[in-house]
Amino acid sequence: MAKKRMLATVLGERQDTPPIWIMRQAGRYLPEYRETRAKAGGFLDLCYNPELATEVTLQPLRRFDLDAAILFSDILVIPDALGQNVRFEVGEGPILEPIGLKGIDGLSRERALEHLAPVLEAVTRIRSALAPEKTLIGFCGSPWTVATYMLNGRSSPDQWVARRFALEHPGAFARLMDVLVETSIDYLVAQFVAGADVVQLFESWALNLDDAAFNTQVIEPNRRIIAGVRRRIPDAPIIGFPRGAAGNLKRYAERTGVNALGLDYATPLDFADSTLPKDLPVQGNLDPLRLVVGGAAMEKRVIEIKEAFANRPHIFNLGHGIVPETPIAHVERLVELVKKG
Ligand SMILES: Cc1c2[nH]c(c1CCC(=O)O)Cc1[nH]c(c(CCC(=O)O)c1C)Cc1[nH]c(c(CCC(=O)O)c1C)Cc1[nH]c(c(C)c1CCC(=O)O)C2
Repeated sequence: MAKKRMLATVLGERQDTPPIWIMRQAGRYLPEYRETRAKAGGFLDLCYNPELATEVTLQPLRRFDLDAAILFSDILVIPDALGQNVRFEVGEGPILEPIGLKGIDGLSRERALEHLAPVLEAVTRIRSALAPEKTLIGFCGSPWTVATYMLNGRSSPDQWVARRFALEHPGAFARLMDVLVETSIDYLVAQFVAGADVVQLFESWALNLDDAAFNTQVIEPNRRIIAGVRRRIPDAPIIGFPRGAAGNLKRYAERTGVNALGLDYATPLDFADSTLPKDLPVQGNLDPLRLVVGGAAMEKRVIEIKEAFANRPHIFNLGHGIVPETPIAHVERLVELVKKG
């Protein structure tokens, strides 16, 4: 059977040239995505439409020689499935009715997987349409990151509302984490059963936390999800992406049980390589702005990243999501450069 280079790398095998995928690779920088999205209606309608979600997942692989497809969905389908409705407004991002103490007690896991059934159907459809050598990545948001949206109702620059809530109401906060941990375990196991090869935990708001808060709000919930998934799927391959973890990165890598670690673009290459265990696979970490600008600003850095991680398993990626302003020609050039020996 054809080898899945990306999956093999997550499992610890170094490749001669790093496999590559791009965070948010299906998105608004692609005209065919914008067209399908307009057909679907709202953004969540696209996420819950198995046929169209499959189509947009596959679009970037038709254009670029990427090693993996990532399920087209969003981290906020979990609060939506728990009964806290989510809306996406153009130019505003996600909007939720902020959850309070009562709301936390009212969350129900009972129908969550049923609500997410169209997403799981998309996973199965994508796997059967995908070439055997391509890895299929499933994902969910990590509990703390999802909780920041549930408590604040939208993106916030410093997660002040959620950080304060966690300190002020530790009991209710722990109950919220429990619901998110258990729902995420069920959801990720179902993604593996439906055909995902690897899953990624998106902890996009791992920044701004002192190390004590990082332990309870980031490390513990991520560790519990990974242990819970592996109780049902032994050796399940899992990537963690704790964006902004900085000085907490090593702790995260050692205590959560991840197979591979996603690095944000602010993580210095020499720091990552010297701090992390020698055989730990890493993923990342080009600044998406360098992909927008292209030319020397991009090319020199791509070589530096490849060289920094040449001696360990490395999956090339951006250090955060691709942005709508990105020229398609720059993505083509990036993939060519990464694949060059
Ligand atoms: C924090 C977060 C969210 N969603 C996600 C994260 C974690 C990663 C990160 O830190 O960026 C994860 C996500 N969101 C999306 C994917 C799809 C898979 C992929 O191609 O990588 C994934 C993996 C699609 C999306 N999710 C969203 C879009 C754009 C919506 C549109 O088409 O209008 C896409 C393609 C919307 C979204 N979804 C979210 C926000 C804050 C926004 C608005 C910002 C924006 O508009 O870019 C929540």
